[in-house]
Amino acid sequence: MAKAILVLEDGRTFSGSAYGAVGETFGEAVFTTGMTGYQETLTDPSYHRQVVVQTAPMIGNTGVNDEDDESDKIWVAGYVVRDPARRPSNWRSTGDLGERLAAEGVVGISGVDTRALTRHLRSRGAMRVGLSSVDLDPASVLARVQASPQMVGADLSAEVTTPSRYVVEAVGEHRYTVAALDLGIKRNVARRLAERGVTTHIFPSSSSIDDLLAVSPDAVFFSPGPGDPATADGPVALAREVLRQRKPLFGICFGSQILGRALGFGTYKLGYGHRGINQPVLDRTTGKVEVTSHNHGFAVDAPLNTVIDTDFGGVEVSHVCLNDNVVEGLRGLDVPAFTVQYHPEAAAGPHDADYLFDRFVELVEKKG
Ligand SMILES: NC(=O)CC[C@H](N)C(=O)O
Repeated sequence: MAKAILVLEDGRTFSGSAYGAVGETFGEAVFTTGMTGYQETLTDPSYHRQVVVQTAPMIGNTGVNDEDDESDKIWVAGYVVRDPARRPSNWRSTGDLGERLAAEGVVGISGVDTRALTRHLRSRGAMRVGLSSVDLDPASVLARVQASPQMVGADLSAEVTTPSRYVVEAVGEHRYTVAALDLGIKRNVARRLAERGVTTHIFPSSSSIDDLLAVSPDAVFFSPGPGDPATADGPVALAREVLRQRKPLFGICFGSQILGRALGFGTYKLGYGHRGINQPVLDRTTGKVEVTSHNHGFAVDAPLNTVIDTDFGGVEVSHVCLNDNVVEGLRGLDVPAFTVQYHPEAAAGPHDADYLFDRFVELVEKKG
């Protein structure tokens, strides 16, 4: 197997073997702690421009299948694993993960001490990285890592959004219409809505309020997605317009950060982010703790224990991560809007937070 190296922007270097495509790639090094769900992770557009390190040591055991993609391609910029499966086995498996990575041109590295790498990222923070199986000289790869773009300031919505509007029909009886702004949406969002009788119109990220209103939506949704929310001025202006119209609004992850900005809050970069499928979150409305799926490197900066006065009335922090007190959800008290920073659609991950789609539909019901 061809040799490969991984070079972090602070110069730390790991060696391993080429996994997936042979070549060279750059991105932000981030780690995810999910022990299952690698196919959903790889195809989640929010990982665009990120080199994902899997902390679970064995990856690829269940192969890849035709059902678990969250979009129509692999989005990660690169992939880092310890011990790839030599022979996948699962009743749904239609292929081998390493072969799929190669077929899609995704450069990876295996045989890496992912535990040491994760500890390094945890103490130093997410940083740029290069993977190469064509240039094994760390100093020359490092020069290109240091010249590669940062995640702070990255405006990536246009690179992942749908080129034109499409529709996911309600399953069974149609009850409501939702206009969803695609900033890097995952398939499971529209599926979760469809099973509640919602028809979702998915719009390009540059859409205007008039584009959205043209389908007479009962509510609006802002999707997850890659990049720095501080750059998303267009979607933030659109969210303010939606709030002004008093349309019910739900945002997930990037969508939560955009609504946060629309309400007047700032966003900031976390040290190493939250990525995995077992993060404990407190729903402060019910006092219940849920185990949730996360994938975010930025967060909203809002005070936790008070009703905050905004341009759109009172707002409170509805959800908090119990690991580090990061804001995980916002709720408007005077406008029909709420958000979560994590992933109630799961895929991958537990379904504890599925109730949030019911809350969204109830909000639409109340307005109707
Ligand atoms: N999954 C997402 O929507 C991620 C949002 C944003 N890009 C972040 O890293 O925080």
